[in-house]
Amino acid sequence: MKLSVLPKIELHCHLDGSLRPETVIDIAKREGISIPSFDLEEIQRELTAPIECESLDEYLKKFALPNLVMQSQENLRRISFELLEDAAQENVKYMEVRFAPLLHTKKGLDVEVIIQSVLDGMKDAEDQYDIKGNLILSCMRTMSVDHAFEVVEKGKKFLGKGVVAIDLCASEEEGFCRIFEAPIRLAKEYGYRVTIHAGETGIGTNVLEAVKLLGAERIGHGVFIKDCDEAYHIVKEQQVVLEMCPTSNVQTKAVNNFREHPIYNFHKDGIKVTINTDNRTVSATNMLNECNLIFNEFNMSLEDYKQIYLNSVEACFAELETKEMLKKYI
Ligand SMILES: O=c1[nH]cnc2c1ncn2[C@H]1C[C@H](O)[C@@H](CO)O1
Ligand SMILES: [Zn+2]
Repeated sequence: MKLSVLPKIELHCHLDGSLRPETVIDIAKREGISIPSFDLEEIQRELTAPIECESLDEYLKKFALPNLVMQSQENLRRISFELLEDAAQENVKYMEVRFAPLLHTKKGLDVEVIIQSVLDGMKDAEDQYDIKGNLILSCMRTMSVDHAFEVVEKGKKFLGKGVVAIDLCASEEEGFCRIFEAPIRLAKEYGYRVTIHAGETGIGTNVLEAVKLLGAERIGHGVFIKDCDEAYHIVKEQQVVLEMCPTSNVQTKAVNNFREHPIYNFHKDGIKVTINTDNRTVSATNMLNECNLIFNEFNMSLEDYKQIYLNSVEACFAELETKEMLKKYI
């Protein structure tokens, strides 16, 4: 099966994990930002987490470098444009980009300006390529609940204008959902859709709580429902969609290798899975690579591909018109 020609949808991709190394070097040179090297291979290595990473926390260290060049309107716009440009080359027709606006205030940018800059970059790419994008605002679990409220409030005016959902990300502790119940509830009231990173580091109960306490419609990763019957059951019964990211899951040691990835068993058991990159640069991957890895590993068919593509269509936070358009591609 030639996956490269098939239409693709990506629902889980972090902006700050998906920068072109060339762009990091170019911005750093022009703005006099100190980075470890100006050598392309060296920077590529600095931006990419090793496949034999120790843990999610080690993986997350790779986000410090890109953050240095993501502190101006112009750079945020450029980086967002380039991400959609790269995705369009892989036949990605629709993409939900996520990022944490509060990470980009280090040089004094206003949170609304930060969000608008990313939306502008995505729009630039939409005008030029056959791709459509929406934006998910991530709240860092390492920051306070007040910070999560700030993201929800400041992002509110962009609902219906490119921002579609709220997310919780970063290091995963047991029971984090209970801490962030209030801001996520408010986000829902405002009209944000909800996707939550959970079950990425061995704690299946976090998925259960993300669904029950936070009303998550989608789960980022969700690998560890495999070890938690209650979480597995609720995800299956309520058709909560899993945004799975195979390479990232191997890197963070959620699974030991691709063969052990539960995506195929979940899919065969009727759980709604989707395939995503998580981070194109930090995981040194793209949509074609993730699809190839999984389809080769599990000998999956075109029918499987269509089902997973349609899962992404159903689960995406786009308007009906976009969903109809996406269905026509397959
Ligand atoms: O896979 C992930 N799990 C939890 N947090 C993540 C993952 N990939 C990226 N992040 C964090 C690091 C980024 O700085 C932040 C916002 O995109 O999201
Ligand atoms: Zn993620």
